[in-house]
Amino acid sequence: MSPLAERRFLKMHGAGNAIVVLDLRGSSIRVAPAEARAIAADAHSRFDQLMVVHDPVTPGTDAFMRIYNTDGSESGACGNGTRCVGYALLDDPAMARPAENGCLTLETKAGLVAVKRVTDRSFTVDMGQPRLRWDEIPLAEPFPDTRRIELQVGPIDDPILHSPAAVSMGNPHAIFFVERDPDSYDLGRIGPLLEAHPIFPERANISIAQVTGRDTIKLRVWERGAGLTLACGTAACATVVAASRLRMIGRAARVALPGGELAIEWRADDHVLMTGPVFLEGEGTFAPDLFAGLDG
Ligand SMILES: N[C@H](CCC[C@H](N)C(=O)O)C(=O)O
Repeated sequence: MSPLAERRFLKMHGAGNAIVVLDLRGSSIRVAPAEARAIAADAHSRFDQLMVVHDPVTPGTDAFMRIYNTDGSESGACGNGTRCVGYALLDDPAMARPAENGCLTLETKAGLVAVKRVTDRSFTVDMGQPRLRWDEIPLAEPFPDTRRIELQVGPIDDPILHSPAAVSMGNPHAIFFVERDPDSYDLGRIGPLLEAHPIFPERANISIAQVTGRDTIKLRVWERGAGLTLACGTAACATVVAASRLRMIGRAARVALPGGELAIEWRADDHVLMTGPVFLEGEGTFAPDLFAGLDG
């Protein structure tokens, strides 16, 4: 039987992004991609991202987080999920432990992030620094200027979308800036084509953004490994960085997503701060038969 059977999880969302938090500290259990897919497929534990909390690896950090998408692939960053982990490790009766001045330092495959409570249902995450060089995104070609890369959707002489910005927040993002309402684009059709485009050797999260004011942006996201979601924190961060680099905004903006609003600031020290809500839907335990017959 899978060691995950009967393990307790929290079912949450961050601005509508469906998150499951699983605390595996104190154990050597690792979640296999097939197990992540099984959890995502179950109505009680469906997620856009599964946040698995492990014992700290680097001294001075509070935990190591592994982040799984619906398809079982792993990501180096998840903004909405990190806020939910902040809630879990600071406030959940079973998961919470004392934290230095209410702030947690969490490590992921992509580096360190820090999360702290703002109010009982709002958290701020220091998402670290954006990666802006072509080989850090990564891209398959050496674009010297990642503010606009050569990529278009539709006929070459009249593209539907073109020249996206490329930014990594520990995971790859392509952001198309448009004049029209992002809802007028069929991202459900366009997204999967671009997610797997050869220019993105690690695939990419695909965003369509409309700058609606000096500090307001409307955003729609097709997520790598998860599809259309109601919110994506790293995409919101990447979009503010990209818009700022293109002088479309200053260094901060409120980003409106279908599931809610995120406040993003690209600080002068190059760190990107994201503030947003968390919502606890409930908790559960994984039924033993959820993992029956998995291929691992
Ligand atoms: N929804 C997440 C992003 C997950 C990123 C994942 N889709 C990937 O990069 O593989 C967020 O709030 O930042």
